[in-house]
Amino acid sequence: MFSVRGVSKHFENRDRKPFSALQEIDLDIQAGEFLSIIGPSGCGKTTLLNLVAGFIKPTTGVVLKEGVEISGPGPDRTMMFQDYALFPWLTVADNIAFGLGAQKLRRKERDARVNHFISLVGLDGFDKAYPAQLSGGMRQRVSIARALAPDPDVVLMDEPFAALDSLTRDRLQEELLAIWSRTRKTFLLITHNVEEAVFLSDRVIVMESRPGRIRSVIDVAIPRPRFPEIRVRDPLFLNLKHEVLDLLGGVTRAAERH
Ligand SMILES: Nc1ncnc2c1ncn2[C@@H]1O[C@H](COP(=O)(O)OP(=O)(O)OP(=O)(O)O)[C@@H](O)[C@H]1O
Repeated sequence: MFSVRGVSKHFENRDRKPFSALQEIDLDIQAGEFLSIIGPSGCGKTTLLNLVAGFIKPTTGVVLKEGVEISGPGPDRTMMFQDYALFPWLTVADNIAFGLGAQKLRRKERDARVNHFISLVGLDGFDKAYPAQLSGGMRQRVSIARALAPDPDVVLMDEPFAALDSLTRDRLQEELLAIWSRTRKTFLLITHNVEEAVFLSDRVIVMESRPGRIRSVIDVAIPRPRFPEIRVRDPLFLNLKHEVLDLLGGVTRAAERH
């Protein structure tokens, strides 16, 4: 569905000198795939997500969707952020409806769509609540619903669970997997959490920094559905987790030598 071809992205640093945030990125993303990106701080994960979202343009190379160059943001690519990014003055239902944006829907259709996604994320009965009345986990469910409501092809997630406590985070990972398997959208997730990346993904992209590059792509051949206990029991899960941790350890040591 997406092809990132020979992409580099240069920014200017504080002394106005150009530096390379991403260098020579080649990546294909299949429709319906759950892909995670992991890597040290500053290796260009968000930059890569922003390129796919169409918020920024590559300095060299192209990002294609179904063979056509991405020239800007679109409702086919929605985003989910760590800090919820919900409007505090809108109810849960209105926050989700906001995701439908400019789509011309009849009131009835819009309400039905919003209710469908409220149910999908397990927030029945909270449609009239305001974000301040919800826990962090519930707010993030609203964000998931809002990202899915416009029926995008891909949901781009920038560390969506980083601010949550570990129990809520585990629970939301399980729910996100269930939602993904029901909707079969393409999910592209940035995370700093190795366990989260392996538990959720079909493939884990491990990046390195200075310049930001893909160090390795790990196939996660753990059958689905995946049950929560694999995180502590499944030998394949534990092996893959250690493989990613080892790669990141190498990446961090290399970054420290710079
Ligand atoms: N608009 C910008 N202008 C200048 N520099 C930028 C800009 N956006 C990102 N950078 C720089 O590019 C590099 C990569 O940033 P990016 O946010 O993509 O990294 P990241 O891997 O997502 O980091 P983190 O894990 O800390 O969120 C960093 O050095 C960052 O300071």
